[in-house]
Amino acid sequence: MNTPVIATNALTKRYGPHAALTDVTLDIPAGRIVGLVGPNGAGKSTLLALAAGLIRPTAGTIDVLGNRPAADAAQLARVGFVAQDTPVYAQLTVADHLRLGEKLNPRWDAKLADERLRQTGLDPAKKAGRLSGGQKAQLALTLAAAKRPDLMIFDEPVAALDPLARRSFLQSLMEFVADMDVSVLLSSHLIADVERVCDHLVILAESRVQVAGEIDDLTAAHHRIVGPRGALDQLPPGVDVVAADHTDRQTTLIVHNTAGAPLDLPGAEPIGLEDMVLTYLHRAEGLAAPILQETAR
Ligand SMILES: Nc1ncnc2c1ncn2[C@@H]1O[C@H](COP(=O)(O)OP(=O)(O)OP(=O)(O)O)[C@@H](O)[C@H]1O
Repeated sequence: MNTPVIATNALTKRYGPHAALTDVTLDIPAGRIVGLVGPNGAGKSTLLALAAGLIRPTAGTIDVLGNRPAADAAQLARVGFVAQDTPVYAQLTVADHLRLGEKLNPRWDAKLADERLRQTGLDPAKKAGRLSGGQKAQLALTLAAAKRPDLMIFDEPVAALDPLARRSFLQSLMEFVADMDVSVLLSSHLIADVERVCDHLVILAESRVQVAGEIDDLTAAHHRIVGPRGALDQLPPGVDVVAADHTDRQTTLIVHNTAGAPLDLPGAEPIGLEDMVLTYLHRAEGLAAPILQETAR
């Protein structure tokens, strides 16, 4: 099955005159853990809420697992959504949450839910309002997974967690994905986490997608090139300049090689994921990326 897990075409969402998402055209393949990164206000939550069917586009289209989001009960059952701050019902116990999940979800996997509770050490009798941030996140992950969805969507699942809780949450997530035939879309500000768990990346800034693709392909295709001023004016076809810095004598470029063939230019060196993400985020804000200046001056 090659149906993309999410396909958007010129997707736009406005709040009054304010564009939260502009002209987003994306195909996200199934079976991946997809990281959505971008600064505050970039439009990440808006994209996730559109995918979950919580809000409707102003223009353009979005298909999730081949259908319009939240089109019917069957579509709702195929998508698990955990909003920012992992909302749970404070007055209900952990066990109440699982009972509720079982009543509301036709594909509920009670065995998986019970097993997860044992693994995470969550006390079934404890009220959710008394759980720590990490425990709430684990409960939310358990509820989303026991739905047995085809796609799990998480809006900044680890933002409030300490490093240990974050690691344990992400470890659980990776185990789920390995065990279940599920795709995951998560937003995060933490590029190191994205690098550890994700295999596909979407960079969003200023309401637009800056770049998207498999992380291995993206990191293999982005380079930093330093050369004498003027020597880099003509680049091979398919090599796009993402950012540039010039001194009197020297030019430094960050390039995206979309040509397919390996980049064969003297002075070209690969850049890591974090530098690549920061370069796009700086570019979107009209700023020079720090990596340009490391040896340029
Ligand atoms: N209900 C709303 N009404 C008006 N403006 C909104 C609404 N929701 C979001 N916005 C605006 O849309 C833009 C995108 O917001 P969004 O929450 O999608 O960003 P984000 O990338 O998730 O940010 P963060 O990382 O801070 O969570 C922001 O400028 C925000 O102020």
